[in-house]
Amino acid sequence: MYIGVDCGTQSTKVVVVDVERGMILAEASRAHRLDEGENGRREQAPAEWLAALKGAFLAALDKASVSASQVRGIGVSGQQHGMVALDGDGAPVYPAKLWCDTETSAQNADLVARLGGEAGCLEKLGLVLQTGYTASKVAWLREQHPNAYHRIESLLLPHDYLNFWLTGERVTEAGDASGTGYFDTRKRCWQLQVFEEIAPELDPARVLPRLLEAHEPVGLVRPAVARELGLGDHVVVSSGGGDNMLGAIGTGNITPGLITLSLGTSGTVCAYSATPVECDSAMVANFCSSTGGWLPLICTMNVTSATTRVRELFGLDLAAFGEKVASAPIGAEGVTVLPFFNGERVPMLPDASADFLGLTSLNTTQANLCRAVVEGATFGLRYGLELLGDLTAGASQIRLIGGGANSPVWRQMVADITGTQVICPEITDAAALGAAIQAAWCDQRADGVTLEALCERLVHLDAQSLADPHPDRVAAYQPVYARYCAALEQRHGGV
Ligand SMILES: Nc1ncnc2c1ncn2[C@@H]1O[C@H](COP(=O)(O)OP(=O)(O)O)[C@@H](O)[C@H]1O
Ligand SMILES: O=C(CO)[C@@H](O)[C@H](O)COP(=O)(O)O
Repeated sequence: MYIGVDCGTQSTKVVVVDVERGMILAEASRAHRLDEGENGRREQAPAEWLAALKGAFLAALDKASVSASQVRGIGVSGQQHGMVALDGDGAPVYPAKLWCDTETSAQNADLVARLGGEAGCLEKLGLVLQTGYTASKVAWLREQHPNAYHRIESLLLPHDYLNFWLTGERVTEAGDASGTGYFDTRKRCWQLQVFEEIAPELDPARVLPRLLEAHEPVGLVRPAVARELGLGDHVVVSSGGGDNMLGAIGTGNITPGLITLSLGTSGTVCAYSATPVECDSAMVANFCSSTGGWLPLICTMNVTSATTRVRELFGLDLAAFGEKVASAPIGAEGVTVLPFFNGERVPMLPDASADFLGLTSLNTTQANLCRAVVEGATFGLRYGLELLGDLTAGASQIRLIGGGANSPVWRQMVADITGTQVICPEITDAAALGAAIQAAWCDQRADGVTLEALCERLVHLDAQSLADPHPDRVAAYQPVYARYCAALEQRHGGV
């Protein structure tokens, strides 16, 4: 048995996977709180991730009727970019600042300028720094909370922190490290000159975690944790990775030709590449994969976070919200939503707020507003898909994951707006599955077991979820998408 853990923004999920029989036995999740404040602050207490991991782990094993002593390995996926700054005792010096925190947009703009603009960033890092990446969070802490900053002994990411709790090791791997903003994504190593620019007082040899290859183990679960979780004394922990990297594994996106699209708190679109990617657009994140390759990606910050805001405003549950969306026509009778409640990364508008446009006395209905926010979030992903350009040109299918993929109306909307066939894996939390697959790969690689074979055995697609683009609807969305782009141009100028 192998366990996959995914620490997302809203919850930590755990899956139990029987690799021999090629079966996902059970899933469970536990929520964590998001601390939202003025100026785009989005923080979380790492202790909540640990509590959620433990609760979801025990619940998933219970559901699967599996004893913890049968577990051979654990893989951990985590929300990318979060700054987990620890002191010498391994305690956070400040709450984790998350990927969706936009409080550090001024520090990000300053860093981009100091590195020589977009061209300088590309030359030094292989990508352009964006608000949300770890780099500007460290610069912000240095400026705003110097006492906490000077106590830093380790700078980890959320998945690194969970691995540290499991094993006592402070390590990371290229996929998640790509999103720090002080990592060279082409050479797959720390970019020490950039790190010095961000944190001149911190010794990189001391505070930056050791880099592992994707297939390497972090170590064994340490005895105190093994006792607490009821595990045996030889449970291996794999390198893990960012949730998008492990979502790619969990959708079988480990060779070129597929697109993984996630409708989670964030929206992401990514495609595997066997070579480092140099993309024209600064908004494309030329990340590494957690399989030894690369995973160019675009990320929008307002997907289910935006749809949930409108759903809750109207007091609707998920089913009623889905019915409202389905009951309104394509284009929501002229209502356009730019859903940038929390600022945005793609398009690059970290300080933006949301707009509801085109409202009249006739079209201002719950159904139109519900539909328009889902359309707006999906148009943002189409905008990102266009930025990926040739990187996704040969892809024939979108593997749709994340909580929003549970909605049939949204699945069809993604197919019609992108003009591409959509299918979901049987498990919408593909990142947790990807983490379990990586754990099995790490444990069984010496016996000749390949990642490809494991994906073939464990990535099951749900035929019921298949959505083909319909030519009439594809055509109907064209003017509505053009209206969205015009609204973007009108409100924010040449983004
Ligand atoms: N049927 C559905 N329709 C729309 N949104 C959904 C549906 N099911 C779940 N969600 C939303 O998915 C989100 C959780 O997705 P998830 O991928 O687990 O997020 P994260 O990994 O960011 O924590 C929640 O906002 C939830 O409301
Ligand atoms: O910042 C990014 C990708 O660059 C986000 O995709 C985070 O990794 C958070 O993911 P979810 O919580 O939405 O799964």
